[in-house]
Amino acid sequence: MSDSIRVKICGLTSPAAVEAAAQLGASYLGFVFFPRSPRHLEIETARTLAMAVPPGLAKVALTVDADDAALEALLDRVPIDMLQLHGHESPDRVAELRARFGLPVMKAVGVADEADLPALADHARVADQILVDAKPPKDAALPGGNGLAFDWRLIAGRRWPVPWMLAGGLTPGNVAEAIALTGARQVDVSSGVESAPGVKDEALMGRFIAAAGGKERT
Ligand SMILES: O=C(O)c1ccccc1N[C@@H]1O[C@H](COP(=O)(O)O)[C@@H](O)[C@H]1O
Repeated sequence: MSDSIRVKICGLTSPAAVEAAAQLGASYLGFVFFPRSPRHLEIETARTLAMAVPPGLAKVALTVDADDAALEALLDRVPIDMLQLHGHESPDRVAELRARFGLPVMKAVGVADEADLPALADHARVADQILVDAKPPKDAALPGGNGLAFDWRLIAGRRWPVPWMLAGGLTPGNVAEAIALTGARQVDVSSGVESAPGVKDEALMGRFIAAAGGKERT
């Protein structure tokens, strides 16, 4: 991994947003497949967006407790490089999906307090990457993408045996502090770079990537 921070922009819904995120220097582009989300994509829309992603950038499919049939239908049509599992998938399920679909898997784990930390280690034994996200409140409409941060001090100095990404309530205004505190080398953002739910804002994406110290692409 190079010295620069790798940025994932998640929840892209339009060709313009995909193009902007790629040009601004994102390393991972995320597509959401979760009908309750304002960022949800139908498979054919996702196919069109994914086909427009320049080579070398990772196209990530975010799913929530998806069954094999749904994943097969998605992966048959959309050229995806990595699965992001954002539901209650167990370590066994993560291992099963890696074997079945032959794609790297990033497992999201919600953190609210110390008691949530062992799950990170459990998933780091089987996943290719872990995504350290804020745990959604019980009444949240979505299991992620709520723009909520957790107390980053909980993971300051902690390391896992696989690459990991920090997520949850990151914005152009707080991402530098989050990186400094946690030592993250990869960050993921969705609502913090939107002008409205599901609508990415090019200026905010640019400010986020610059503030994170992400790679500049020419
Ligand atoms: O973005 C969504 O709509 C979403 C839906 C279901 C699960 C996860 C979702 N987003 C992911 O949540 C984190 C944090 O997002 P935010 O920056 O706080 O808005 C991120 O990994 C998104 O990819």
